[in-house]
This record gives sequence, structure tokens and C-alpha cells, in this order.
Amino acid sequence: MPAIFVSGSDTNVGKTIVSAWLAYHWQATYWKPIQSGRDEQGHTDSQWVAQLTGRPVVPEAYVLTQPLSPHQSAALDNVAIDLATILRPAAERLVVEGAGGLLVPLNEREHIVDLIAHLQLPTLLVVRSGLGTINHTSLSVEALRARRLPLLGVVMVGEPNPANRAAIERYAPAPVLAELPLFPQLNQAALASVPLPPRLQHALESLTT
Ligand SMILES: Nc1ncnc2c1ncn2[C@@H]1O[C@H](COP(=O)(O)OP(=O)(O)OP(=O)(O)O)[C@@H](O)[C@H]1O
Ligand SMILES: C[C@H](N)[C@H](N)CCCCCC(=O)O
Ligand SMILES: [Mg+2]
Repeated sequence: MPAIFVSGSDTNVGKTIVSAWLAYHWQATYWKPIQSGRDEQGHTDSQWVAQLTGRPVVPEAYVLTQPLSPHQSAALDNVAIDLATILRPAAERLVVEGAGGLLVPLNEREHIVDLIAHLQLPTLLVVRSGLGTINHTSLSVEALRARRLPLLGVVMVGEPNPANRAAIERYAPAPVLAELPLFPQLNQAALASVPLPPRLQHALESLTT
């Protein structure tokens, strides 16, 4: 039952779109355990992915009202996020999406990295392709390394930037497994038009649990 955890260098970097793209091509189930707030149209990430891919979606463990950091959103909703209640669902292939980046707090003690450790999943890190990404990506890779959490690789989203790609591979250092363009229109045909590159395909095939 291979599974990956999709995190990012920030909120709004494209984790949901990358998760949908992966779920579609890898024929995986999608799960967003902690959803804080909704987008302008009132959609959760799970609703987006279901609509874009037609793939199965596992219900969230927590759906919080406010579009804030989960620790703040939970406090406002009078909810305590407890990792012990977040259990990895059975699925043949599973794509799990975090909230924001790796050091986003969930409660007084725990962060997204602790959720990743709790679920025992390798991370796929989604990052922006443009200026600033070398620092954000390197910091994120360092946060994983400091906790001995496995990194599968990086997906860069946006206008292709070969110099930044090379810098991430050299300095983070981390393998860049894919680059996803900005789609003028987000729909299933757009996701289908970009196949998983062989490097990402191989990395996914190497997953055992
Ligand atoms: N490849 C892409 N093509 C077109 N639009 C994109 C792409 N990636 C992201 N976007 C747009 O950028 C915005 C943020 O993307 P997304 O929702 O995937 O971010 P996120 O990292 O999942 O954020 P969160 O931390 O809230 O889960 C969305 O409005 C999305 O439609
Ligand atoms: C509300 C947003 N869309 C995400 N669900 C949560 C992002 C938390 C980011 C917190 C932070 O890094 O400052
Ligand atoms: Mg998202």
C-alpha cells in the first residue's frame, strides 16, 4: 500500500494541484486529514480533488472553519487536534496532503512534521519555481533532515526555471522529480495533458509502504 505525504515550502504553492495530478495519473486515493477553512468558492481541497480527478477521497479527520494556521483555526473552533485520532486509511495507493508547510503548528506541541512522522510517510515537497524558492526549499529540506524524515523529492510549480532547478539539486540538496506548469484552465484535461515524468514515476515505484 504505497503512500506519500505532499507537503510544501508554503501555503498556496500548489500542493492540491500536484496532489490531484498525482492521484489522477498514479490512480491513487486522496486524503487531506486537516482542512482549515475553504477557498473563495467555499470548496475544501478534498472537493477540488474529487471534482478534478474523479478519484476516491477519504473524509478529513478535522475540518476547521477559519482559513488560518490549523492551531489557530482549531482553537477558534474549540477543537484540539490530536494526532492519535488521525489514522492512515487503507488504500492501494494513497496521496496525503498537509496544510501549509512543514513547521505549521497543529496544537501547542505538534507541527505538520509530527503528523508526517506519526503517519510514517515519505514526503514529496511542492515548491514554487521562481525567485525565493532556493531558500524556502533548502529550509524545508533541512527541517526534514533534522528529524530524519525521508524526502522522496521535490516538485516545482510554475514557469520552468532551469537555474533554480539546478540550484535546488545542488544546494538543498534534493532531487527535482517533476516540474508542473501553471495551467491557464484547471480541469481534468489539463491534468491529463502532463504525464508523470519517468523520474517521478520511478520514485513512486520505489515506494514499498
Ligand atoms: N499548476 C497550476 N496551474 C494553475 N493554477 C494553479 C496551479 N497550481 C496552483 N494553482 C492555483 O494556485 C492556488 C494555490 O494552489 P493550491 O490550492 O494547490 O495550494 P496549496 O499549496 O494546496 O495550499 P494550502 O496550503 O491551502 O493547501 C489555487 O488557486 C490554484 O488554483
Ligand atoms: C488557510 C490555508 N489555506 C491553509 N489551509 C493553512 C495555511 C497555514 C499557514 C500558516 C503559516 O505558515 O503561517
Ligand atoms: Mg491545498
